[in-house]
Amino acid sequence: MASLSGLCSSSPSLKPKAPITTTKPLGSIRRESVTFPSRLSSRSLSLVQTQSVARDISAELSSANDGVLKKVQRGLETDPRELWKRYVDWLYQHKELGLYLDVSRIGFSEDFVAEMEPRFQEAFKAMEELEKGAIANPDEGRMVGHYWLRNAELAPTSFLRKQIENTLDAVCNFADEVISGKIKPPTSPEGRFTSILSIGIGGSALGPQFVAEALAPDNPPLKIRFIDNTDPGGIDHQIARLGPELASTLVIVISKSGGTPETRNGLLEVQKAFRETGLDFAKQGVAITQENSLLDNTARIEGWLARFPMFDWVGGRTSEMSAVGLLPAALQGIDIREMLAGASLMDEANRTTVLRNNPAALLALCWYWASDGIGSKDMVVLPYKDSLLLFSRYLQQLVMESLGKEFDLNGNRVNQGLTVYGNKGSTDQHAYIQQLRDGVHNFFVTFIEVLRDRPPGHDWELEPGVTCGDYLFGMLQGTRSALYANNRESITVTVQDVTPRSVGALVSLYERAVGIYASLVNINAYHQPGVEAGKKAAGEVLALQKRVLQVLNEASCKEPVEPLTLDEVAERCHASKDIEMIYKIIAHMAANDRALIAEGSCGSPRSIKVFLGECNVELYA
Ligand SMILES: O=P(O)(O)OC[C@H]1O[C@H](O)[C@H](O)[C@@H](O)[C@@H]1O
Repeated sequence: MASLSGLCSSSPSLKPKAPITTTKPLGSIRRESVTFPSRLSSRSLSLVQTQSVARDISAELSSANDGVLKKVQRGLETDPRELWKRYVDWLYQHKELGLYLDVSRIGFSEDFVAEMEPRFQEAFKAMEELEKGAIANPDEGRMVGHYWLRNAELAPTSFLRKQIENTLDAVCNFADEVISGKIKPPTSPEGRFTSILSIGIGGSALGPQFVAEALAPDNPPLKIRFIDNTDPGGIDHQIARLGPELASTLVIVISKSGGTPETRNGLLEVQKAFRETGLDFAKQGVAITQENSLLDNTARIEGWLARFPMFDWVGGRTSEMSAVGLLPAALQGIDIREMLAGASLMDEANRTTVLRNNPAALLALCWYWASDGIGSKDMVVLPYKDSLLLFSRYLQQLVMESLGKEFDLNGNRVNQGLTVYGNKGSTDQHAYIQQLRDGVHNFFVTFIEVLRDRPPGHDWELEPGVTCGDYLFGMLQGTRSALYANNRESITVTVQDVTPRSVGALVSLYERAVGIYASLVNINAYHQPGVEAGKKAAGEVLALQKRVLQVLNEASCKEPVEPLTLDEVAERCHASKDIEMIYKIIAHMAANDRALIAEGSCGSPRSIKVFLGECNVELYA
């Protein structure tokens, strides 16, 4: 049986060779303490006025930081020679990965770095303890082990090591056997699986979606589609686009908790489609979830094709290197061992306690400086590469669900966070870069630069000496310069090409930067209490809907029909304070033919005639 070449072959161990890193790749320019003359544009207020305004702002910020490091006054270097020195002095290069990190366009001072040094050392220590198996998620009493997924030997026990290794082997073997046709659907003209339908949401979707967009070949062994919401229209659309191919579709249901409503609804809708097509879902269903979760037990009892474990010490937003990300990727012909190797090499690089040589720490330093350690500026993520389009959506969850917290670890209300948005360049230059360049200064940019434009030998000059890729390169550099010229800061992460290895490295880089930054601002990056609040409120709406339906049905079945006012419905639901929600519930039902709204005096909330099935109930305030 042909196995995927290289995909899951017994490649060398994932243990990284010591990567060669240097912060001084371009000659031995002596590092000088770079000063930042506060040069201000001639258009601004007079220097005196501006400085006093800046002092006020600075004072405000430092008081807002409540004892957090005193913010030094900000001024960006503009002298090209000095900027070049800064670029060289601070450039981080991971030679083996071919990944560079340029932080020279973030205006932190040497003093600032020196003041932050002790806190970085604490953060490095906390990260070391985390990797050794400390309870780094104290609110949930859990370890945080996503780094162990790419180097199982780091896991604190042999049991965990075996779990990680066995799961990776199981993923590889299963993917090989599906692609080779050894595992196939019961009834399909092609005699093999041709598609994947992934059902999951949040961390059970965003990583697989990002990686599919970034790395899936043009003609993958299995094409992937996603149902990542409980929108019936979206579900219908995906099922309709599959059409008869449903018979050769592998349905992967991903949910760490095994109980997320949106995912469960997607599963039930797809199982209905299978029933209506006369297909046996169990023969084409795969579950990726925690052992003994509701989903795991369902899959086991119903005899689904396969089940893969998720571990409680891997969070949804850091699960791309677990079966959650690895199985969909492997089924698309993506070399997952290369993805793991890239992440492992970047992990290793981020274990140094020398700030300047630690790319994740450099990112955290920039985030802290640029957003004053309180999220005062948003992070605009701009990959200048179509295939990295979903990187910012992936980072939205990784960064904002980790850092967006109400309380710090000491119980102080901090309302922390770092807002992430962006799509891709140069496309976004034709959407919102105008505001970034000239408008409200509430952001810093992270450019993701990919040096390789096309595979070797495929380039083409659309004008003498110029290719499409040159334009893309020029647009990135031009935007970076234009923003900086107007005092807008930016970071540039450069990779040679979009490969499993570089994608793995990017995932690792940002996972670690979030962890280090969380230490700097003293919050738990690994729980998500705010999400529970939303889930609970949704449950309450559905419970109220059931009560409303019951009241309306009772009223509509009386002879003659008993007209009720909205207040009376609310009263009978014992929910008088929820009258607005009751109106919305009825309006939603009516809009979906589960109740017909015949125009009352004006169809306003004050006079609604609701037909429930054959009866009608006149509701008016
Ligand atoms: O994987 P599941 O348990 O279905 O959870 C899916 C998502 O649900 C919530 O939104 C959590 O905040 C996310 O971190 C998680 O990724």
